[in-house]
Amino acid sequence: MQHQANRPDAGTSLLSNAPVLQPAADSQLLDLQIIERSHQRSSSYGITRQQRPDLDTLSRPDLALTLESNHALFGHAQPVMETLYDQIHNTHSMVILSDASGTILHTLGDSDFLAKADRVALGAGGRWSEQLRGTNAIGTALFEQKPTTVHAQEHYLNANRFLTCSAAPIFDHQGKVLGVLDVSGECGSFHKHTMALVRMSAQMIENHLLAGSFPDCITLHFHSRPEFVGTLVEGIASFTPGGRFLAANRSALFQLGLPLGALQSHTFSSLFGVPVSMLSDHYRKAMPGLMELYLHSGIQIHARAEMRLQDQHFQSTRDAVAEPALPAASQTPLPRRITSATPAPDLQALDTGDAQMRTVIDKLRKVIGRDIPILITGQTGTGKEWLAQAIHKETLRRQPVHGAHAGIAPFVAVNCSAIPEHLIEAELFGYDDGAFTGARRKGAVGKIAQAHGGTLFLDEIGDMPLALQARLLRVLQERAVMPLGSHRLIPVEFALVCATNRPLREMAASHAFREDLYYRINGLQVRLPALHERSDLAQLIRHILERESGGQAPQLAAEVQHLLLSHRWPGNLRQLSNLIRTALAMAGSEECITLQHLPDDFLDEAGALPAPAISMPAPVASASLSLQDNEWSAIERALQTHAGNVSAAAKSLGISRNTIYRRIKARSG
Ligand SMILES: Nc1ncnc2c1ncn2[C@@H]1O[C@H](COP(=O)(O)OP(=O)(O)OP(=O)(O)O)[C@@H](O)[C@H]1O
Repeated sequence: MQHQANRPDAGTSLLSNAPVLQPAADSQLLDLQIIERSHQRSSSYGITRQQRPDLDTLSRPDLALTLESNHALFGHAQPVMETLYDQIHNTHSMVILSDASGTILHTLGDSDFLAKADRVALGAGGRWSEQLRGTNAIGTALFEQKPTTVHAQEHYLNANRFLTCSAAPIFDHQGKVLGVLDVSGECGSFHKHTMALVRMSAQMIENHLLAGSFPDCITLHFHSRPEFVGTLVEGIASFTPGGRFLAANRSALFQLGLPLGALQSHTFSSLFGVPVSMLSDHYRKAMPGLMELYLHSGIQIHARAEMRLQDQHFQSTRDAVAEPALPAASQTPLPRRITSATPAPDLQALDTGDAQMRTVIDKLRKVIGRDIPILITGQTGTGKEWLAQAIHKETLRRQPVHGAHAGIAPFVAVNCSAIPEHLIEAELFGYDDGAFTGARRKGAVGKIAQAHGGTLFLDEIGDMPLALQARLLRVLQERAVMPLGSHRLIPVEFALVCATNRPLREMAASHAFREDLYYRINGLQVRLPALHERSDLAQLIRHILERESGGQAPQLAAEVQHLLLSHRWPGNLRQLSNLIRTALAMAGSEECITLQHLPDDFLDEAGALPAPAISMPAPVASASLSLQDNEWSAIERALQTHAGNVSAAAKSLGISRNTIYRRIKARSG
């Protein structure tokens, strides 16, 4: 690799106090202005160039808590960091992930450089905000919310001038900065392509985070050029199963030509001019291929849809829509766990007044920290994974952090039903270098070993293949794991929490699940009640509203309150919390959530879909025909006026979008 700085004059012009900037390309000039502004800020913080950097790092428990509160970012960034490191290793550099405050969460690097970096606390727990360190890539990228390179002398503190660092902020789907990805190295090893790699990797993390943000959703991957679908530049937009817009990546915003705020009031059909149900029709075909859709601008896009539908309520759609194979670019060697965007609360916060829940929590409090495996049962969406995370937090609080993971007490979740059978063994047990063809060169640490010192959560344990159940049992008995292709036994220590919504005892009796494993994982069994069995529904609704609105919850109209309290909630807490999230997005800044803010599919399910405002008189066939024609002309005119935007047309006519779709369907045959 040839190393060459792309702004060699930056240091001299800015830092020798000579105010003359060398002629430079526009982007370089902007970069220099960023550095100049940052230097001014650094001096206003009262930092001097000669001062020793703050070498204090977070204590182990504090770092563990910081990791815990950033677990979604950390989980999605880790595999991307490994890939990035593969490309830069042996260049005296390292890959760094920080949180939104500039605290370093994780690093991967060349050992010679890691030792040097350690001297300026450029390692896990080190704090690199601009306020503490002056100009530096992590802190300055956070301040500017832009990719930023800080090279050698551009660092404010003399102590940091041996570094060259390229950092890109990582944003969530609402545009909030979650953290920073950075590559730092010795200043002599600067390479102008590093920033491009970092930006692409940050984008990849954002895409992974977006894809994992909503447990129940339809995600559309699209681009105007079919060959770009499945690549880093594809647009990604998520919709509820009923078709309401949820979130999009930057490429999607660009292609759709709308800012995020404006998209919140859109639906699949208002954006693409066809109902979301057309996806089912498309994937019913034997060889579905990419779909062709049209944006309002008339531009044709090519798309594939991914369904992640978990509630029983959506079973029919899931059955109808076969998930197409992932294109190569988005295939990861091991599936990622799906994490909720909102961090789970602690045990205390789960007690919202229901007697069954209180009993569950009381029982758990008695066994946590006593090496008793916990088995959580309950229908889908009742909060089993959330409870497992709360158990982990409680365990952390009670126990001193220990183990080989240098102060990180991880919560490692494995969804046994989501992983293809041929991958689950490698996923759980890990593998050694060259264990099998196609494996990553350096081998991989399995989930069991990753959980060392923390909690291993085996979700849907009832779906674990029988052969693996025997291996898992051995790990639990021997407290050691042997990676594939290895003869080494790695000692492991973790708290075990398993979950299932299948009848494990019956399965054990019929030999569909190993009886010895059943008894091994079943130290304490707790059952989470279905939502309709709980007596604290009103409190839960209020809590979720508060949480999802950041403490600025709107009121609920009386009819909405009534509907929510009387609903049976087949998708349990997941369905409730998704519904509230959607209603909040639809209500925007309005002070009250009314029926019109609830998705049609929910109103349909609850039997409360508003009656169309245009009523059709039944009597004489000819009169009815002309009325229908009049109505159709009005709909056509409104659609034309609003450039095919069904929502806007429906609003202007005072009828529901469903009415328009029904009429379109009736006209087309
Ligand atoms: N106590 C709670 N309060 C509010 N919302 C909750 C609570 N527990 C869970 N949720 C919501 O429900 C969603 C689903 O929860 P979780 O993944 O824990 O369910 P689960 O029982 O593990 O589901 P599955 O069996 O389908 O894996 C969460 O992402 C969260 O939005």
